[in-house]
Amino acid sequence: MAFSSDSMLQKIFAKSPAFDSNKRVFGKPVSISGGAISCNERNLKSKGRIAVKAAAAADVMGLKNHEVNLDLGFDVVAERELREKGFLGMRKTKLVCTIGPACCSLEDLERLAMRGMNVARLNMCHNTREWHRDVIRKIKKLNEEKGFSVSVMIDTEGSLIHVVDHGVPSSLKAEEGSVWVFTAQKFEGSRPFTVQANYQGFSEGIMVGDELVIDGGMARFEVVEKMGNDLHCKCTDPGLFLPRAKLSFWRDGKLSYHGLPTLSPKDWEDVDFGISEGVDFIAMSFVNDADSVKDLKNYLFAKTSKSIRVLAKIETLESLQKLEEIVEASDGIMVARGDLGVEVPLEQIPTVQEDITRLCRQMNKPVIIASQLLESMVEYPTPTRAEVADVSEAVRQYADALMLSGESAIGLHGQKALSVLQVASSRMELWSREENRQSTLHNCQLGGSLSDCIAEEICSCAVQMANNLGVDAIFVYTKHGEMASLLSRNRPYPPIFAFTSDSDARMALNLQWGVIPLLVDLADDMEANISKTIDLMRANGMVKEGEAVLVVSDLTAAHATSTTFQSIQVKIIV
Ligand SMILES: Nc1ncnc2c1ncn2[C@@H]1O[C@H](COP(=O)(O)OP(=O)(O)OP(=O)(O)O)[C@@H](O)[C@H]1O
Ligand SMILES: CC(=O)C(=O)O
Ligand SMILES: [K+]
Ligand SMILES: [Mg+2]
Repeated sequence: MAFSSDSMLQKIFAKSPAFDSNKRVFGKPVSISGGAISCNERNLKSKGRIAVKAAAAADVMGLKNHEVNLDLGFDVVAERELREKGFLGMRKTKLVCTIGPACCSLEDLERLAMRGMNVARLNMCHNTREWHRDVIRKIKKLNEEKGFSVSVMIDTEGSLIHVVDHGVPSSLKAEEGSVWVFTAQKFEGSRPFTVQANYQGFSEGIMVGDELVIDGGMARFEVVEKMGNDLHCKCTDPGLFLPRAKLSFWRDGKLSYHGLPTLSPKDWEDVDFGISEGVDFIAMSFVNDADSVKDLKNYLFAKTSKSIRVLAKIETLESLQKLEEIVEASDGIMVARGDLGVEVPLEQIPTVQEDITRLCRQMNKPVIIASQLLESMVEYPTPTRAEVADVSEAVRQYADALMLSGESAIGLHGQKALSVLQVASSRMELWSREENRQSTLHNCQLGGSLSDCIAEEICSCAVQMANNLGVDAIFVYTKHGEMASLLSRNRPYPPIFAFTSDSDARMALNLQWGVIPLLVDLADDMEANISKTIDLMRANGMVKEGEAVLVVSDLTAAHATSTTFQSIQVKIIV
């Protein structure tokens, strides 16, 4: 490998009296704060007592095998990963799993958590609220008792027109030239060539001659007759009706909008359910504008003191046209490629995905790439080469998170699919890092686009410093996660350990690229926070002598009366 971080360090610190070329880094700690550089002999004496206390607590809970570390607020999976792979080996891309009948037992959920699931997604389209409640409680139990930190996301059903009944429980073929009745009326038993849609007004405004497209092109029909609210349609392009197949109507090459609200009455009930179960994220399906996102955020703000993050799912043509305002209004985005592919030609999905991913990074919002990542694994134990390439491409684009849908919810190989995401993302992250190091142009120009430009600049500079110095980790002390998020936006080489005392922020940061959130009690005194956490990390063997840590903070210092104390420091562990 042409690059050597040591040689870069030598170049930078060749004149520094603190530099010791025989060691991995330096002999003495260096502190760079507020522009002044000074050698700072911070006393980082071992505090064995704390380590003993943490170990004892884990022991009492019978969690020895999971190496729980209570004082550090570390989750067991991140801790194990750090011990096994070191700082640079820690996976940066976050993993979301849809929970369904194939993975809903306590044991299955624990195995998913152990394999790196950061967020569990519950799709409210399927199953009962009781079923979802049971899953959420199991996840919370695992978090509490086994030291995991898996966030919970509910995904709303949203208003779309889909098939509820086409006479058989599985898929059904429509032959060319066959005529079908589409109705909102429920029918008993078998009525050949009849399809029931979920919404009474599904045919409002539809005219003879319009085109009806099933699942974005799985089959096509022409409306040949309208009788009351029923439509008689002739199949022009044969194909399959899958269960819950989506219906969309087109006229002169343009999509007809049905004008349903983004959140249906049932969705609002699901939102209330999410509030009462204390979920961390609500993913909103079929968002068409920023107002629906703002409405939900305002509702949550009024209804609960918990900060529930709202993710907008981009899965309609309309949402693409108003992308920027939607990203701005939301706390994150999901590229919902499944339904998006119904309204957008499939060949446009890859570029749309890359555009959304780039915009989200620019605007500092986490982005999830979802749907069909490893679809063949629903049935088969290995992915296709094309699927692995798709996953790797999303990682190369620096998406924050990847999501499993049917692969985990109903698939035969959900655990294995998660492992495929985990190894494929680790591999691509390593490759990208090495590529970037050799390229002088790797720092994508993010520009000063955010409202808090001081924090933005501090984080951009901090990441540049961290990369140039080859530090082992970035530590950020953050009130609500903002600085951690800004650091993540710059996609640094080392992992970002985010210390926060806000448990909602901690759970939200689970979705952000490269951030390992830790829940700790933070004091007003920044220096005390830094030394306390570094002492704890060192006492637990997580940082070692000679390792370098870059420290950033957005907390108010004890002595600051009117300004926020924001700083960058470099600490060398002694
Ligand atoms: N809680 C659940 N109970 C039963 N089946 C589920 C559940 N969650 C998901 N599934 C199954 O897994 C499949 C894939 O899940 P996924 O969440 O991608 O749903 P979807 O129906 O494609 O809708 P969406 O567009 O909201 O993602 C679903 O079609 C459904 O069959
Ligand atoms: C995830 C989702 O909703 C979709 O892909 O349509
Ligand atoms: K959904
Ligand atoms: Mg969808």
